[in-house]
Amino acid sequence: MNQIPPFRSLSLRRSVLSVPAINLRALEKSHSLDCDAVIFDLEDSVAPENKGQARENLRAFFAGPPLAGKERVIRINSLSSEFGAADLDLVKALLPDAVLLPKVDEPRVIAETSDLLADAQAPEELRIWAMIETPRGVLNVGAIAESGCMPGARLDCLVVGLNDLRKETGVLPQPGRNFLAPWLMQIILAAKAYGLDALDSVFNDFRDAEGFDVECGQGRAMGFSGKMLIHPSQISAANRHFGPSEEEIAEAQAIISAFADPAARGLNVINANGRMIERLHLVQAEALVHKAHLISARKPA
Ligand SMILES: CC(C)(COP(=O)(O)OP(=O)(O)OC[C@H]1O[C@@H](n2cnc3c(N)ncnc32)[C@H](O)[C@@H]1OP(=O)(O)O)[C@@H](O)C(=O)NCCC(=O)NCCSC(=O)C[C@H](O)C(=O)O
Ligand SMILES: [Mg+2]
Repeated sequence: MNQIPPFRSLSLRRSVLSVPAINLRALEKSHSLDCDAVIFDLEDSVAPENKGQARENLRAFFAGPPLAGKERVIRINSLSSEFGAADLDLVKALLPDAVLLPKVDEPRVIAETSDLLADAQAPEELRIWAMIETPRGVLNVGAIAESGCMPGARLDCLVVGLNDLRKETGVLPQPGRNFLAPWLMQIILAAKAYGLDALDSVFNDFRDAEGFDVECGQGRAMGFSGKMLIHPSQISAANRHFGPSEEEIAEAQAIISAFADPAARGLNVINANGRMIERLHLVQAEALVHKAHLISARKPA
């Protein structure tokens, strides 16, 4: 088996906003929004007759002021579609932080895209994100995630697409996502097994703040790193749910202090007020505090 790549930089991906590349107002607005990443969408939010104009909009946008402090991701159309090749040419020209591939249902797609980017001498920093949103994508998600560990592969993040998955499977959009939970957990497990981030699906009813809150809480509890969003009104709740709370930061700092105490030297397990903590909890605590630092260091939008 291939080695899992070294620990990747802990990118903040709590709130990942999709912006239709055809919508100039939304593109402009993305500068002022407090999300961690923006997905510039050339796929399903752009009508076939507008794909060319959407690419032109992105060329102009990338030539303008940089999108400070946010990851820039371009979602292209499938490489097997009539639009895919021109979209990928645009990615090679604009060099965003990542290209998001829709409807990935087998590992071959990751390998082929990695090769195309390497052939174009795109810098290694240009990563691949993969949408898992088809029945075969879910069935093959372990192999897809593993393909990210092959030499030269650029896979960095899996993004769930429940609109497509519901369409393909007939699972109804019900609160609690009971029938989807096994598939969501399978995707998260595959991502974690190979050192990738997993992002939860969009929530369509952007005026339903309460329902969104519940779904963010569920996504965080499941182990997602963040959520793909469709509307600016969803950003602050996603940042809150997927970022560490004050209590979690205080608890992590207490664990770090407990292990820094000379009395803990040589111990792998200690009693913290009636609760067992091990060095594995120290690793978790350090990662959480690191994430908290990244959040406070982020430039305000
Ligand atoms: C859903 C929307 C079409 C609603 O847009 P609109 O009617 O303009 O909403 P509002 O009037 O409430 O907007 C208020 C202001 O916010 C700006 N806005 C809205 N959405 C965005 C956005 N995504 N990014 C940036 N700015 C945005 C409006 O311009 C208004 O600004 P102002 O003029 O200053 O008041 C719209 O929200 C939208 O198009 N959302 C994104 C849709 C999208 O990207 N779809 C593709 C991703 S979904 C997906 O991937 C599904 C997945 O594949 C799956 O299978 O599940
Ligand atoms: Mg989709």
